[in-house]
This record gives sequence, structure tokens and C-alpha cells, in this order.
Amino acid sequence: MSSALTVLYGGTFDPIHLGHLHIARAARDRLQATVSLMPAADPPHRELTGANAAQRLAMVRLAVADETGLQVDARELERDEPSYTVETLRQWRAQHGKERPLAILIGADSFLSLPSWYRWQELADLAHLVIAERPGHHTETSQSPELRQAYAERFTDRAQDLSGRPAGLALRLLQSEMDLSATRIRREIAAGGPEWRLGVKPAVARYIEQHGLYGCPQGLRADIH
Ligand SMILES: Nc1ncnc2c1ncn2[C@@H]1O[C@H](COP(=O)(O)OP(=O)(O)OP(=O)(O)O)[C@@H](O)[C@H]1O
Ligand SMILES: O=C(O)c1ccc[n+]([C@@H]2O[C@H](COP(=O)([O-])O)[C@@H](O)[C@H]2O)c1
Repeated sequence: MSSALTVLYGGTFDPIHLGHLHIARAARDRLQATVSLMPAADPPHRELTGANAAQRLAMVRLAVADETGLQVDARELERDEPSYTVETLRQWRAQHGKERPLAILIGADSFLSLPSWYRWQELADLAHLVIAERPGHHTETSQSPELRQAYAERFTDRAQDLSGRPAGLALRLLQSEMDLSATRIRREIAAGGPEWRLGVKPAVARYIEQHGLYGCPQGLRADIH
């Protein structure tokens, strides 16, 4: 018997951009499931963020406000420790039980870095992986031997398989790829040009301007949207 699949999409979202929304919508449509965007309060493997956790959460809320089937999960801001995914998934399991199907959505670069994650070998017992292709990252050819060994037998092409078991499968999300990163947007904002606005939703652009994030002159052109 299958039951509704939960999809958690964790990220630093510094800031949330159209590439994030593109893969969240693609996962929603392919899996026929609501996708919960989950900002990392204290993202592992990053020393500093440009915006603080509350600001990144606020931008994620603005970005999904008018999106069908996308919502926000703020659970990682309630923990006062690094936002290790394995801990988040354990907490989710403690709340929802061992049987409910759960998947995490990650980009190809995150998948390839999985062996550097805290207690990564335990992730497959807790959730499925849904892996979005990303320009410049080749999930078929670039896996380390340990990652290949851990996941080779787990891949399925059938999205419905993920609803039939609680965890342990991997699915490639073959959406059209969008070459966009938060690093590029932060860099473009700091450089002072206007093009960064094309990479984020207007409400997020307004928030960045109003709060003077990433070196954006505060209040500048806040009226143009
Ligand atoms: N354009 C994209 N296509 C596919 N996956 C993406 C894309 N942008 C981000 N992701 C994935 O979304 C998750 C969260 O991404 P994150 O918030 O780190 O954004 P980012 O653009 O990679 O940020 P940064 O440039 O600061 O590293 C990661 O798993 C990442 O692989
Ligand atoms: O658990 C870990 O060790 C771990 C290491 C790196 C990244 N993650 C998670 O992966 C997601 C994407 O991370 P990032 O840094 O690419 O935004 C986010 O939810 C992070 O908390 C998790």
C-alpha cells in the first residue's frame, strides 16, 4: 500500500533564486507531491552566509507565497546546532514514524558531495533522494567510488516507487537545467548592476533592496516592481 510522499528541499537559499524554484516545481510535478523548502539555519560546510537565517527564511516565504504545491518548513531554525540533514530527518521520523515515505530534493552538486556529509551512510535509511541535474555537474560520471557503491542499486526511473516505501531509493529529476547560482546573484548585486533581478522573484528583489543585503544599496529602486 502506498501513502502520500513528503518532499523536503533543504538549502542555504542565500538568496532563493529561480533555479531553486525551477527544481522545486519540477519535483512537485514529477512526484505529485507538495514540496517543502527548508532553509538551513546553520548550513554545514559553510563558514558564513550573506544574509542571516531569519532573512533567508523571510525570502523563501516571499518566493513561495504565490506558488501552488510549494511551502516552507522552518524546522531547522528551531535547532541551535549545525543543520545536519541526518538530524533533521531523524527528527522528522520521530514525529511521523518509520513507515511514511519521505524524500529529500538535492541538486547534482549536493549529491556528488554526499560522502562529505555528516553520517551520510545513514541517510538512505531515513529518506529517498531526488536528484536534480545541474549544469556542470555530471551525476552519471562523477560519483566517487563510495557514493557509487552506496547508491548504484537504489536508482529507479519510476516516481511512483517512492510512495511505496519509506526510504532508500534514488530518482533522477530530468528537468530542463537552469544555470543559476546564489553565488552569481550575490556577486552581481555587489557589482552594482541590475541583472541580478532577473534571477529572483520581484518580492525577493524588493526584500534584498529594503534590507540592503549582499551590498545592495538600501532602498534603491524599490519602487520599480
Ligand atoms: N540551478 C540549480 N539547478 C539545480 N539544483 C540547484 C540549482 N541551484 C541550487 N540547486 C540545489 O539546491 C540546493 C540548495 O542550493 P543552495 O541554496 O546552496 O544554492 P546555490 O545556488 O548552490 O548557492 P551557492 O551559490 O551559494 O552555493 C542544493 O542541493 C543545490 O544543489
Ligand atoms: O548534513 C550535512 O552534513 C550536510 C552537508 C552539506 C549540506 N547539507 C544540506 O544540504 C542542503 C543544501 O546545502 P547547500 O549548502 O548547498 O545549500 C541543505 O539542506 C544543507 O543543510 C547537509
